[in-house]
Amino acid sequence: MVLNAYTARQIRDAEKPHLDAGEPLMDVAARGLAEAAVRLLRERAGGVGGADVVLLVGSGNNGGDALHAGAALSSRGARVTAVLTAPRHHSEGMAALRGAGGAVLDLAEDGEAACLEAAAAADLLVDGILGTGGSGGLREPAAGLVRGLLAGRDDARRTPAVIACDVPSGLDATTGRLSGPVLPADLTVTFAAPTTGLVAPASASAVGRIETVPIGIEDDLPEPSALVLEDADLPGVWPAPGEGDHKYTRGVVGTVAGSDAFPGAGLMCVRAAINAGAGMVRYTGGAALAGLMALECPEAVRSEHVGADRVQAWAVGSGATGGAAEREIRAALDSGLPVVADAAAIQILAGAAGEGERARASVVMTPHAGELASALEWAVRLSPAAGNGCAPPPWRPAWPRRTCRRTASPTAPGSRRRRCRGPARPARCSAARCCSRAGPPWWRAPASCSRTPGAARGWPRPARGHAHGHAGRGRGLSSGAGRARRRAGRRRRVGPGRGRGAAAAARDQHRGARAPPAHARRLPHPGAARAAARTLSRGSLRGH
Ligand SMILES: NC(=O)C1=CN([C@@H]2O[C@H](COP(=O)(O)OP(=O)(O)OC[C@H]3O[C@@H](n4cnc5c(N)ncnc54)[C@H](OP(=O)(O)O)[C@@H]3O)[C@@H](O)[C@H]2O)[C@@H](O)CC1
Ligand SMILES: [K+]
Repeated sequence: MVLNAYTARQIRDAEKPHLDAGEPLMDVAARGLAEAAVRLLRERAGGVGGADVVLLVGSGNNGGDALHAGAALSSRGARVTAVLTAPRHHSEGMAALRGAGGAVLDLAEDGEAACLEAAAAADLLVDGILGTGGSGGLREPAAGLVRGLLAGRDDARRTPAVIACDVPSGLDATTGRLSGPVLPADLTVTFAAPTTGLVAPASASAVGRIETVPIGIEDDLPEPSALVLEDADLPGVWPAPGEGDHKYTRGVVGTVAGSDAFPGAGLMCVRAAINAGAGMVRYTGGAALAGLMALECPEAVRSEHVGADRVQAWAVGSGATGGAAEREIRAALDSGLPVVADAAAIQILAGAAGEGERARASVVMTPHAGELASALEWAVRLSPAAGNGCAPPPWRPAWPRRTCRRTASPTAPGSRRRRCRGPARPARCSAARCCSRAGPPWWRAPASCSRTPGAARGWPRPARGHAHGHAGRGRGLSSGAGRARRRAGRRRRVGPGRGRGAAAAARDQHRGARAPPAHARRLPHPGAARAAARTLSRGSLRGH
């Protein structure tokens, strides 16, 4: 069955009207959590009666769920101890646990050693430190406790089973990023529907099996942000050839993939299209690729260029480097045919999205796990619901890629003629691509304008290697290699820009005419994020 996943914000928005109406969502959620715990205890400890259960409890409702579930387990005969990891806790949940005979340890008062000892002796740990309200990795002292638990697992002969309540604490519910220590769960019990972070490939090792407990808000969930296909879904959607089919009725796939530098990527792309059942595969590319293809995939047919022969869908971008490949990719993207976009094609779509252009046809992007996590993060930041109240990112985005020589204010590419007017009047700057206008809503807010000195001081600069494409080629690098790259960048800028003006060259640069260095692609170009956000909002990005 196709699994629908939602961002944490989507789940929380769907919950809100029900909470406002006074529906006891937590009771339902905690009951589901307790039932899952009972099943796991039967598997692992022979039953609930006499089993030792330790609840790791944070300050929010996630801790409340764990406390209520602990109360239910205690009433069924388990020895339940809550370890409080924060000064605050859910008071009703705590009252329920105490009422059911549960014990309590306070991490701050009783000390880490006592808490670790209790946890190590448990049959089951319920991780209720953080849920969808968490941001960033676990803070101290909870982080220290989890580190201690992880260290203890290495030498223990017997490790307790772990159930994560809603999400493993420290894992970002939307992006699946793991920041700091996270206790890997055998089972994650989530409510209403899984969040995208649970199904993101990056989090698989921490999430374990996923069980979803319906809590009555399911009908109010919007379009999912990610769909996960399971093996059993494929036969139903995969077109199988019939007796009368021939190569053209089964569809022709065209590829713009591989290059003289990376011919293997082209080969793999063509082979994937053949293996997927395309009636015929046409590839574009140079002599090196053609030679390899003749030996390895003789059934593929060479096409001079995109548009020379008819195809019904494109697979573009993998290992395609150089100006000629880029032109072919652009032509495929402009063809109006469905496209699978990878690597360079994602960068090009990103650049176009940054210019406000929409993709012309269905695009399925194939980001790797890190790119997917970034895309999901940006999808949230750019969603209209995020508004200006959205927290700033943990790193400073690289929209303003140049610095105005007059005012020393950062401006965005393409703004060389009309420079940013500096920090005095951020909201009224008239630069065509002023940093207060480019980017998502929170970035446009005057309070977070990069030209506001406080904001510039307060935000950490991206670590080297974590800047996106062009920033990595510019001022962000101070090493010898960086200087060499900058010099090379300057030299390269002269050629294509000559005779057309610097603005045109800058535009080309912004649109991705030259691929950024690999080290600089680890965080998405903001435009890439927007492209991804659009694709996500159309529901066409398939996680996993
Ligand atoms: N809404 C409902 O009724 C339902 C909700 N449900 C459940 O509620 C969960 C969401 O609850 P929630 O909104 O209270 O968030 P949750 O994650 O428990 O804690 C937030 C607290 O943690 C803190 N904190 C933040 N980051 C932190 C960090 N890195 N490290 C340490 N602490 C950190 C932060 O403190 P602050 O930053 O304010 O000091 C804040 O107080 C959801 O996942 C589901 O389990 C279900 O019962 C169904 C019905
Ligand atoms: K949790």
